[in-house]
Amino acid sequence: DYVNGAHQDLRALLSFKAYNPNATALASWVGPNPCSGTWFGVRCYRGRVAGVFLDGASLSGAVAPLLGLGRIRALAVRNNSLSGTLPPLDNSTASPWLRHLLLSHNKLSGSLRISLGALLTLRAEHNGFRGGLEALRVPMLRSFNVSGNKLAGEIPGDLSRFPSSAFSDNLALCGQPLPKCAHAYDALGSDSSSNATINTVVAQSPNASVSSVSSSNGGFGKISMTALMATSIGNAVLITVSLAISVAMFVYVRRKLRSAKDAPDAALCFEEEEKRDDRCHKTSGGLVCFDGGDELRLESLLKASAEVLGKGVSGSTYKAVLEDGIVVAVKRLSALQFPASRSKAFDRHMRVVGRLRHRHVVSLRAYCNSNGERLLVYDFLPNGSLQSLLQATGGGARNLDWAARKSILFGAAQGLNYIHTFPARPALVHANVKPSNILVDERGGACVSECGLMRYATNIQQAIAPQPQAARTRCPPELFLPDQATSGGWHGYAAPELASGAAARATQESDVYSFGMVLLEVVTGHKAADGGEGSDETMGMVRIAMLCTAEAPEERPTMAQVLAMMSEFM
Ligand SMILES: Nc1ncnc2c1ncn2[C@@H]1O[C@H](COP(=O)(O)OP(=O)(O)OP(=O)(O)O)[C@@H](O)[C@H]1O
Repeated sequence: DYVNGAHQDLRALLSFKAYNPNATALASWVGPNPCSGTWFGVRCYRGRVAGVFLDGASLSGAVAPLLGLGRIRALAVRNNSLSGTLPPLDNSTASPWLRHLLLSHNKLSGSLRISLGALLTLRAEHNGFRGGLEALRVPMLRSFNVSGNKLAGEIPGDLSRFPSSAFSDNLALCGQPLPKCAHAYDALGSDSSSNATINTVVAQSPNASVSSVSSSNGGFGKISMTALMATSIGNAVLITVSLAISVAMFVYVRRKLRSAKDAPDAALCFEEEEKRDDRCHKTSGGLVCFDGGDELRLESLLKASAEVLGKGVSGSTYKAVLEDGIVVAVKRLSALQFPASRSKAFDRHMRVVGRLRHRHVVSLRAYCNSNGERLLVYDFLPNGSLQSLLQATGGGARNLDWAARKSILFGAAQGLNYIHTFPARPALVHANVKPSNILVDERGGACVSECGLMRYATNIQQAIAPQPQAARTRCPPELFLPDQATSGGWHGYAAPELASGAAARATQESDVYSFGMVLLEVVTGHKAADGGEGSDETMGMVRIAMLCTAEAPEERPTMAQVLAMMSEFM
């Protein structure tokens, strides 16, 4: 492990640290041995660095030094501000053991040139990667996402097995699973032989023209009536048979898709070495993990050091720092509000929520539902919530500048609109829109948290009324600390039909109402001293809020309409 007296991985780690000399997360990176057990986020195997886990650690600079670690198997640096390009990665430039590369939500740029036979996870979403995907040679990939970049061109065949969400929000990617590419060939004569060169590959519009089939009526008169009838009957039989086959295929494919959706997505589990096990999906006592929660284990969650973030009607939330340095927010649901009797519906809902991935929605990484204990594991957002921001600035939103408030509101509206339009049946409802559920990410953007939880609560009125002290319940002692004072409830944000009891369940319309109330609170707290434009915008926002808070649910705009109206001020 040592060459000339120095640990072989020291140089790479210190080069990375050099970009972030003052980062709190790297303060423990001192001394000659990164495998001493004291280096935050560094995991070793047989004396060499095998994992670096620095998600959400406010880091900047290049990621390249970490990719130079000769034995690294897992690198997770999501939600930072890392920049620069990704060096070409192959067996001669990178660790041949590299299995998991999680780079999402950074500012990385350049092209993706990765040729690693062992790579299982590649998460590069929400960066600035450009170019095409043709230089990705990663046959073993099981978890993949490059959405939210600036990529263009045709999706290579072996990547087309991933869902369209893995490619969405790019410059111009096309081909399976996205719409077909339109190939523009060199128009040198009419020869379409193999010599024709492809100039560009562009995404084809889904409305691409359908060529019409015209029948020639030449010689019609010569065909006898019998022949004509025979042909017609033959055609009718053919059409019926093909229709029957199509319907059967449709039903078959739909069933397959449904069962695939309902089944736990084993491909998203984080595998250590080649061992295929199902730790993420143990049905009792284990965690069900989703995209990006692959490395979570219930045992390490229970051993984690925890700090109470707050307590609401639905339960208590903790910041947990796991052994390997990963920081997560764990919500422990109140056993009173979420009784075991609704367990199946709750599981179904969580599996949908675990698929929500949007820059303005807090990602649920895993959950546990066993023996009456329900834990939800979310990304930890270090900058608190809109509620804490409003309180910290004193006097409501007065000291929070207009641009910051607009950006938080617009982000929250985008997150809610994504939730409302997510393809799920029944359609998703947030059901608890309020400032403490609008968190702020490290870039000051808004992230909507806790989608749909309160729909599975026993008594939504408890959420609306000022809250009772939640009961103490059994919980793993290592993680959960004594009760603290509960934070503010949903009263004030709940739609009148819910508050009066006229409606039993939250709806998308009641979400819009709650969003309108948040909008009003944030906008009206602003000192309108910044002159004309600011106060015009304030008035515009107030008008939107008034529409959202219409008494009759059917008169409220949809979140898509709210977004469209708000975008005029952005
Ligand atoms: N993922 C997270 N990252 C950082 N802070 C969080 C996270 N989730 C929740 N919090 C914070 O933890 C505190 C408690 O949240 P919690 O959701 O338990 O209560 P609440 O939002 O006040 O009420 P409710 O139970 O109705 O949702 C809040 O201040 C919230 O902003």
